Amino acid sequence: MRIIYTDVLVVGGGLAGLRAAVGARRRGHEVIILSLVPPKRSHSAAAQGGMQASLGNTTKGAGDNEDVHFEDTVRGSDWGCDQEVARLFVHAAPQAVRELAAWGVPWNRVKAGEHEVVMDGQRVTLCERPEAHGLIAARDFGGTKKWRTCFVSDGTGHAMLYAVSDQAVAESIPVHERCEAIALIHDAGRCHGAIVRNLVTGELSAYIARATCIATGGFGRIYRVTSNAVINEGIGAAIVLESGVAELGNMEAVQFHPTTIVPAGILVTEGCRGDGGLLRDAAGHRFMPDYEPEKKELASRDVVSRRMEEHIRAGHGVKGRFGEHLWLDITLLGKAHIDGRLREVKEICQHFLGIDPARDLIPVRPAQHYSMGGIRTDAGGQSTRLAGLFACGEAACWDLHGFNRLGGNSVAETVVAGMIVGETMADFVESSAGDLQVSTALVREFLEREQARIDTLLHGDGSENAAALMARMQEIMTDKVGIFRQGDLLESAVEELQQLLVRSRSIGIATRRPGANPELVTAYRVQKMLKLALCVAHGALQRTESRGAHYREDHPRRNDADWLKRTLASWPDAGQTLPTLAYEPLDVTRMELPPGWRGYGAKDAIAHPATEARAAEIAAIRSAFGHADRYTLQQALMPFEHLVPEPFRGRNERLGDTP
Ligand SMILES: Cc1cc2nc3c(=O)[nH]c(=O)nc-3n(C[C@H](O)[C@H](O)[C@H](O)COP(=O)(O)OP(=O)(O)OC[C@H]3O[C@@H](n4cnc5c(N)ncnc54)[C@H](O)[C@@H]3O)c2cc1C
Repeated sequence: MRIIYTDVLVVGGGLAGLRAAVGARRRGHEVIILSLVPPKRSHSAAAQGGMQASLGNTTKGAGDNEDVHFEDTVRGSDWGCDQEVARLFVHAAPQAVRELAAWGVPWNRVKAGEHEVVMDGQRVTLCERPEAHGLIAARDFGGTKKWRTCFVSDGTGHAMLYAVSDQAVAESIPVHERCEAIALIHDAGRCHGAIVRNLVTGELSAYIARATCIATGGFGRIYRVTSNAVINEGIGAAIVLESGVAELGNMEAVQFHPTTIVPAGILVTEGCRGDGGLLRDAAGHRFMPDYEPEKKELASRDVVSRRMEEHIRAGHGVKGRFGEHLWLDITLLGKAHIDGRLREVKEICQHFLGIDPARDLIPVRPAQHYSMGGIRTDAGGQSTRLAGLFACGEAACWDLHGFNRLGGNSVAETVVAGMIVGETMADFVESSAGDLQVSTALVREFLEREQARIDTLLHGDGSENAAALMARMQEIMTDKVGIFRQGDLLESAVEELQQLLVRSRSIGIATRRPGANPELVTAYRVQKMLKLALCVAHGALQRTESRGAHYREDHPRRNDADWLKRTLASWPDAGQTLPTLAYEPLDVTRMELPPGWRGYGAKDAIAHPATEARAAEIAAIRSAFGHADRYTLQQALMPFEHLVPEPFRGRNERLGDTP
């Protein structure tokens, strides 16, 4: 029995896991990172467009601050997020972007003086302030009032991941690569670590830790058409679900990005539209202003994706060999801009479409992109059900994004949540709650159970084909649990997914090698992924309203009266074929920004009974604190500072702040 002990086990070597690991290590704790791939190959490297932080350095960002970023995020989430977490996040994001600068991220910088940009289809001259020269620049992104997205050309995630990974190397944090966590070890409401499979040798080991952090990214690969990489299969979230104790939050909240190229599904960044790119139909008509006169192409992603699909349904799509699509037009940005700021987009277009985006239109259609749902945690990143279990990044439902994430808020979340979880894990390890309380017998039990499962797949007499089950699951999710959802289609999706889950218990594989064996890996992963798919589909079926990215054609209104609550999914009995759903209400009486219209998209929500009273209360607080500074006013509206770990408490400074 191979047992490895550590203070902190971080499962996942992407931006979130690495940043959390660095934080815990700097507090003096022993940390091990596990990753399917070398950390610098993690999916964070694919992030193109940028990271939101309210620095307010550029002319179009002037006047930005935490309050504006907070409002954008809450509106973007369609009031589905945890507003205290959103406050915590917008407060720490500027610190995170500056920390990354100190760690070597070569952020694009402001150049004083005049420069030309494209806005709303027109060339416009902007003038940057001399005092901002050399400070971190920002570009426009969807759903934001200010230009707030800090960027490194269109290779932002790559630059961030390399910098944070280098910090982990500098801290001598061991990374156990090509190792996959396949189960949590837990008892009596306490997580003790994970059972880990070496993907090369097939050997199972037990990693025992005082604190275990799941930072395994999103689960986009439960869909057929997705911008996510092949390693985004959600196994971290699935093993938390399989604990039978810890919960996943808002799994039905799945984001579809407006612009992935057809047919490959590879993303071209929102930065294309942020920098002035337009969406056109088969006739070359720019259609978004017809639907969204205010934000046009830069409404939030859920809204733009729906409008695009509506436009295709109305007969305006371009008919191509691979189905219908629309056009993304960045020709008006010019070659120099594309070569400098949209280099990856240019290369993607050249390699996967054989076109030059400085001259040609890009065929695009929405595809699955981001998992707002995930492992439910509190504001400190700890599971609300299993002590010692933490989660951060896309794997978590912290819950910053509610039912729709704003572009640029995800890589920002990875590093901010990583900063916070690094501290809370260190606090936990230093407290008596963090003492190791695990028996060898328990570890043996978990190891033997996982080995038996693998042995059944390798040597059992099952006849089901894992790859076929996976492909069918992905079809169902794309066809029936996509951008537009309907009760009858969701019902049939849930029914068939349940059948697939039952069948997945009788998988047989041809390659019986215990070590490197892709067929075996597909077999045990599809069993887990089907449970995630069922959480998404069943959650979507039960939620009879439309909120953010969850759009029910048969229930098109947002219904705050009945649905201002977070879905919690658990799987208490391994034999069940549906998740157990529970709901956690969002408390309107404590919200800083009570529910209202987002500023784009539908206007006709069904109000929560407490909204009016809370809005009146807020108006009264605002008038009572009319002369106070914005920090004092904010504290009166919704205090959150108790949630900020001590090292991150300081206020952010900006150009033009009055002392
Ligand atoms: C094409 C694309 C472009 C994007 N652009 C932007 C953008 O411009 N701005 C923005 O804010 N967001 C963007 N996003 C979203 C953002 O990149 C991700 O949400 C974020 O990087 C996720 O980081 P993470 O650390 O949570 O997970 P990841 O970077 O996905 O890392 C997950 C890690 O977990 C490991 N792992 C997984 N399962 C296991 C297991 N069972 N055992 C051990 N290790 C495991 C993997 O090896 C990997 O190291 C984009 C996403 C895509 C797909």
